[in-house]
Amino acid sequence: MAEDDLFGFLLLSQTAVSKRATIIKDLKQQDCEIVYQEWVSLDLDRAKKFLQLYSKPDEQANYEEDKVNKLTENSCLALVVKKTQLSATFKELFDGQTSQRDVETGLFSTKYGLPVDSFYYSTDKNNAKECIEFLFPNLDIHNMMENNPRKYLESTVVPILTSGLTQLCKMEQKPEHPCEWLGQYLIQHDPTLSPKKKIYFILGGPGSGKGTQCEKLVEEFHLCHLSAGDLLRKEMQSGSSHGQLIDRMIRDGEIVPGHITIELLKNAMEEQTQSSGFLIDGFPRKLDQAGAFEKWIGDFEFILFLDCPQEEMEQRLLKRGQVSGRSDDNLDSIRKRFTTFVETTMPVVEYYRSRDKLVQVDASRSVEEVYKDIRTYFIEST
Ligand SMILES: Nc1ncnc2c1ncn2[C@@H]1O[C@H](COP(=O)(O)OP(=O)(O)OP(=O)(O)O)[C@@H](O)[C@H]1O
Ligand SMILES: O=c1ccn([C@@H]2O[C@H](COP(=O)(O)O)[C@@H](O)[C@H]2O)c(=O)[nH]1
Repeated sequence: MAEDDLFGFLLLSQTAVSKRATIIKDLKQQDCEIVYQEWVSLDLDRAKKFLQLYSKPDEQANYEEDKVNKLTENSCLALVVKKTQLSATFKELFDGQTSQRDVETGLFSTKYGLPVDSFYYSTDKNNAKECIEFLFPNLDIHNMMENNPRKYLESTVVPILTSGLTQLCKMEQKPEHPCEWLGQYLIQHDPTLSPKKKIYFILGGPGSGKGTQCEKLVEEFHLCHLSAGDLLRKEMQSGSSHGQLIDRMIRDGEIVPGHITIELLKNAMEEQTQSSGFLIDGFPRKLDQAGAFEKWIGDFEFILFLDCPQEEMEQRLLKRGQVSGRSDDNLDSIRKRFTTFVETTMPVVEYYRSRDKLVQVDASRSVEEVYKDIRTYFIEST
C-alpha cells in the first residue's frame, strides 16, 4: 500500500441513496477505489450507536430525531473507499471542507443538492476503521487495510463463489451455459449489491381487482406497484419495435412473449431505488414466464390470487370500459381474455398452490372486505 493511501468510509442514507450512481461515478473519476459496498439496515439502537461513534470524542453524540429517522427509514448504502490522499478528494467532492468533520456544519452538500444529514463520511484512519467495523461486522477490515489480497478474497468473494459452485455441482440438469449461470448466481446472491427486496405476484382473472387492491397495498406497505399490462401499454405507446405485436396481442387477449415483459419489468425494478419491495400485478401469465423471472430477476415471496366469478368480472370490466379507453375492455376482447386466463394462467396458479407459494382470497366481495383479508398476508410477510 502506498504511504499516503487512505481508507475512508461514506454512508449514504435515504435521499442520498438516490444519487448513489452519480456519487460513485464521481468517486471513480477521482481514482477512488470502492473496495467494498453494502446495503445496511440500521434499527433505532444501531442508528444511535452509529451517531455516537461518528461524533467527535469531545462532542455530545447527536441524537436528533430527524437524523436517526433518516438512518432507519430505509436501507443505507455504506462504502469503503480507498485512494491516495482521500481526504482531499472527499473535501473536493463534498464541498471543499477544511476538516473531514466539518460535514456537520452544513456546507457539505452543495454539489449533490442533498441535506447535510443524508451523508456521513470520515477519512480519519481510526474513526473510519471503527465506523467500518461497526457497519460491516463481518468484514475483515484489518486485512483489507493491510492490502492482503488473498485474505480479502477469502472474506468477500470466496464464500459466495464456493456456494455457487456447490449449487452448480448439485444440479441434476446442468445448465447449457455454466459460466453465465454462475454469473447470474453471484449477482443474485451478492449481499453487497442490494438489499433483498421482496417480490409479490398478484394474479387473478381480468377485472378481479388486482390494480385496485395493489393501490391499497402501496398506501399501507409502501411497496412499488408494477403492472405488467401497464408496462406493455406504455411500451406500445412509446413507438417501440414491439409496439404492433403488443397492440394486437392485447386486443386479442393473448400473452405477449415473456422475454419482452420480463425485460420491461427488470428495467422498471432497476429504476426503483426507494421501495422495500415490489407488487407485480398481472404477471406471470404463463408457467414458463414464472421460471424465467426467477432465473433472471429473483425469487418471489408468494402469489396472491384474487378469485372471482367470471360474471362479476365481466360486469366490472364492461363498466370500466365506459371510461377506461382500453382497447381490450369490450365484450369480444374480455371473453378472449377469460379464455386465455383459464387455459394458460390458471395452471400457474395451480402449480404454485401445489408448492405452497400461493395465497387466495375471495375477490367477489367489496373492495374493503377483500383488502381486509389481503393485508393480513402482507403484515405477516413484510
Ligand atoms: N371488489 C370490487 N367490487 C366492485 N368493483 C371493483 C372491485 N374491485 C375492483 N373493482 C372495479 O372493477 C374494475 C376492475 O378493477 P381492476 O382494474 O382493479 O382489476 P384488474 O384485475 O387489475 O383488471 P385487469 O386485469 O383488466 O387490469 C375497476 O373499475 C374497479 O374499480
Ligand atoms: O404479463 C403480462 C401482462 C399482460 N399481458 C397482456 O396485457 C393485457 C392486459 O393486461 P392487464 O393485466 O389486464 O392490464 C393482457 O390481456 C395481455 O394481453 C401480457 O401479455 N403479459
